[in-house]
Amino acid sequence: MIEVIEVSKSFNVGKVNQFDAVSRVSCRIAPGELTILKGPSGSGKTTLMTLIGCMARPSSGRIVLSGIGAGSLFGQQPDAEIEITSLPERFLTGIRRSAFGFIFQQFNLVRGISVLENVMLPAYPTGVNHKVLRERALTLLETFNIARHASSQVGLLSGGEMQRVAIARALINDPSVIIADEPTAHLDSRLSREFMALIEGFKSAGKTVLIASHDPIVFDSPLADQVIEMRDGALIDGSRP
Ligand SMILES: Nc1ncnc2c1ncn2[C@@H]1O[C@H](COP(=O)(O)OP(=O)(O)OP(=O)(O)O)[C@@H](O)[C@H]1O
Repeated sequence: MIEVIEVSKSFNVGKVNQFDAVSRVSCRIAPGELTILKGPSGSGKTTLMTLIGCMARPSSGRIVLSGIGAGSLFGQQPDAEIEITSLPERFLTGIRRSAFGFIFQQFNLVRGISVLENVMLPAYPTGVNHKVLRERALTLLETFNIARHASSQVGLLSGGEMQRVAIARALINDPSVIIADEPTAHLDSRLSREFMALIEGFKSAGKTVLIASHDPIVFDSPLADQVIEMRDGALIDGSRP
């Protein structure tokens, strides 16, 4: 369970250009479910996801994670409740690495290294044996039908192929939560539907999925368990539970 309690995030605090990107947002994201964050550009979806994914800290409010295996980082039961907002940076980094997999709008693949190396990259800091890691990355590339490009440079791939590499990379540390920011923004309708089919597979595997999107193929999908709508940094009442 991810519990977001009265969370706000302001930028440029105390300056003339202070901006409240997220304002007193509360929501619950249940394990194994697909939650969609919907809303126009600039409504605060990405900001909220960076807070949930331990990439940034809220200005106020609390985020509590439980049942996602993060407890073992603290010598507690894996599924123990962890309040992430007050944690020192090194713990946030540990949770981000072990519990979350990220798929970004621009895919954020590293040019100049191979597809296989891109997929392996997020696992290097975990110290997993290189051979084991390589096998795991190859298996993921096979799962997403892209293994033949393992040694290609990412710059040579099509948009759909890049996205599948980005998905494989998000899964390399076997996260329990997948966070995707506008994952279909650069895909045509067919590839967007294929992406949703992959999401169905994540759900079947018991993963919790959070997607920010203003694409109807995503937010109108019958796979969505919860659609949370944002505007001007706040939640709109009547979001579809
Ligand atoms: N580091 C920052 N400093 C100042 N303002 C920021 C910062 N990050 C985000 N913002 C502002 O916060 C608002 C919310 O941005 P955010 O990226 O969360 O929206 P979004 O709903 O994800 O939009 P999009 O769909 O275009 O990605 C925007 O007006 C943005 O300019």
